[in-house]
Amino acid sequence: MSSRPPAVVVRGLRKSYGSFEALRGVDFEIADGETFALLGPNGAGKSTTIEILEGYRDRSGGEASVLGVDPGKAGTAWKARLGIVLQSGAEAANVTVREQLTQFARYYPRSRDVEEVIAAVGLEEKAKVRIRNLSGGQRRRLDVALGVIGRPELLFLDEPTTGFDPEARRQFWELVRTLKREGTTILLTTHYLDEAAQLSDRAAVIAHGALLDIGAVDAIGGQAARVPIVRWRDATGAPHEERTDTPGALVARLSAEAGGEPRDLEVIRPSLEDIYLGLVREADERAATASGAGARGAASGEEVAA
Ligand SMILES: Nc1ncnc2c1ncn2[C@@H]1O[C@H](COP(=O)(O)OP(=O)(O)OP(=O)(O)O)[C@@H](O)[C@H]1O
Repeated sequence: MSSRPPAVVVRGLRKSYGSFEALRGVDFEIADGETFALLGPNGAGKSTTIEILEGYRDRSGGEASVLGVDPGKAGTAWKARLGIVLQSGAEAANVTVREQLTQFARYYPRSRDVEEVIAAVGLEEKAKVRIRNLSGGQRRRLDVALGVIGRPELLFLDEPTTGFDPEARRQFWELVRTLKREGTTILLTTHYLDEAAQLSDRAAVIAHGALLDIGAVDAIGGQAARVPIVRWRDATGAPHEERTDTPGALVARLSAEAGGEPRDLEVIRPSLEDIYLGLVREADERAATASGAGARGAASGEEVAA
């Protein structure tokens, strides 16, 4: 990470679609050279956030700065410094993979070598194939190739590996690591929590248009959420579960009591996915309670805050 100013600064970001508040005041920063994951369930507000930062969508309130520029007022020179892989890819064109990439490469002053990019996304055998004849996963790889061809300073990856087979996903992770080594700042959204854990330095979890947590990927959810879980069955077959910071000591005690290996013993360290699911579940419960209170308030004729 460098001492250069943050690549992205978002303060109190708001977006309303009519009376629906998709973003309710979101704050985060992405350091220069950092890989940052924006995580959240369907409809949380991830794409809305990304599209505001890309300059594709107006915000309703708050501040945003991307590479030092307000995305709502930025021009084409700024846009050339970004790489964008949208959630829905480009239209299936009648040109070949190589032709499309060659054409896009011309738009950028410092574009990457077309053959190098084709190889990096594993499309060597499809370079001469027309885009409309690619499979869904191959087309997604082309979207990624188009996003990186201009050697962007900041790369937006909105669910980049949807439709990838497991091997393609690993290959994509390597590409991201290479871009990161070269100093590219990356904003990633993904529903694959292992992908976020593998690639990102920091992550934010968003639900119902608000940030639930933000921090290093190995600190999200707080220390308590990371305490290991020990599961086993006793002599009668009854299941037990205990959370402990010292699972080794517990297992030693259980082994001594059982006079051997405890039955069905498991020691589980909560994954980013487990922690994420816990955070989102709590947020859903809070939202349900709030809307229940709202409905009760409305029924009794009380004024209810939006
Ligand atoms: N143009 C629009 N008009 C009205 N509502 C919209 C519009 N675009 C998005 N929304 C709503 O805003 C909310 C946030 O949508 P957004 O696409 O940002 O979610 P997301 O976190 O990217 O979800 P996903 O994981 O499904 O891609 C959703 O409830 C969605 O229905």
